[in-house]
Amino acid sequence: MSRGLDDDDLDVDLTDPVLASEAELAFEGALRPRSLAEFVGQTRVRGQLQLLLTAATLQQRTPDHILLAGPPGLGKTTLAMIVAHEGGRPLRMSSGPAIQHAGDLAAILSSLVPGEVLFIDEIHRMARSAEEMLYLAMEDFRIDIMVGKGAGATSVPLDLAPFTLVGATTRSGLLPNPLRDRFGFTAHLEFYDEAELEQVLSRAARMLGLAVDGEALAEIAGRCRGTPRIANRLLRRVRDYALVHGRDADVEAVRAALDLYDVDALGLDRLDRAVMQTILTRFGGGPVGLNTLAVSVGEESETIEAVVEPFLVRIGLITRTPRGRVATPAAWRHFGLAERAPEGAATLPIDDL
Ligand SMILES: Nc1ncnc2c1ncn2[C@@H]1O[C@H](COP(=O)(O)OP(=O)(O)OP(=O)(O)O)[C@@H](O)[C@H]1O
Repeated sequence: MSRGLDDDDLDVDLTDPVLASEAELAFEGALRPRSLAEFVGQTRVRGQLQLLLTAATLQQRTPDHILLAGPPGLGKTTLAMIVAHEGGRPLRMSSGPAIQHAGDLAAILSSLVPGEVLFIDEIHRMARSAEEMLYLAMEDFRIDIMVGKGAGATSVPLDLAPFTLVGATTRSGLLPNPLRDRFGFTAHLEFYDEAELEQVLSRAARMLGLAVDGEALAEIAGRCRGTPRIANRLLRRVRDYALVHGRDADVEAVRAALDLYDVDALGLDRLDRAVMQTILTRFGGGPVGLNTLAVSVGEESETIEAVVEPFLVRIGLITRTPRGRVATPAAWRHFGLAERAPEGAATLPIDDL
């Protein structure tokens, strides 16, 4: 879900969980945990994955297909790499948007080697025809290839090497049931709590050779949207700040650096703030429907639903009601506004939930 922004552009939202530039990707690659033991947090998912991988090793078979669901930047790609690495298996990486025809998928599947892990990011964005091909491939390690056209077309079965599919999605609700049912295990990744983020940060600081005290780590952990990707990115900016100003990366430096980049005390990014301001000031606190909200802030409803909303709900700034999104008293307080009764909101079209 990259928006293709440049990380070195000062105008960029550091707290955008889907932002990824070349520099960012290289940095992320270096910091990625290589084993489940190194992977911080998500204790339940880690335990479940460990069991699944160990059982497969004991039975000398490929692990079941795995679906990783959750907002961007929480470690789905990292976990896919770990699944391959822990089992000593090769990894092939692709993504839903890159698979726009069944032929694209057939080319990948037919070239897999036995035991290979196939990672498909944003699997919900794959073409429908490819999705259907995947059903048979996942179940029977076989695909049917159509040869010829029109009345003379015939389907030729092709056996595949056994493989493990790891699918990642920010929107598991968009996956058709037949596809979802073919995964042996679905992991729902949650936002990280502050203690876990401090662990992610202190590991990254160690790897960067940066001395950061506990208070400074806690300050960054509180402002990174519960997301390791953002934690690491903020840490990098704090390192820059300390370097340029020739000072320690202490809590004062963290505050100054993050204020400079407009990262507020809750870590809200520009889009989060735009959504909140819209609900609060334009719709009197709500309720407001998803599509109306998306149009008002000029963003796709998919991004609002998969990226913005889960975090705002999690930190208690909005609630979802049957009539739409509603700002909580904490939201009014955070934005320094006096809570008021919804004006006219009830007469607005509630487009969907
Ligand atoms: N549990 C973790 N412990 C330590 N670092 C982590 C953890 N999870 C993620 N990270 C770090 O956060 C960065 C982003 O993780 P990753 O690319 O796996 O997220 P993602 O969920 O696949 O995101 P997207 O859906 O946008 O591709 C990586 O650099 C990784 O080092």
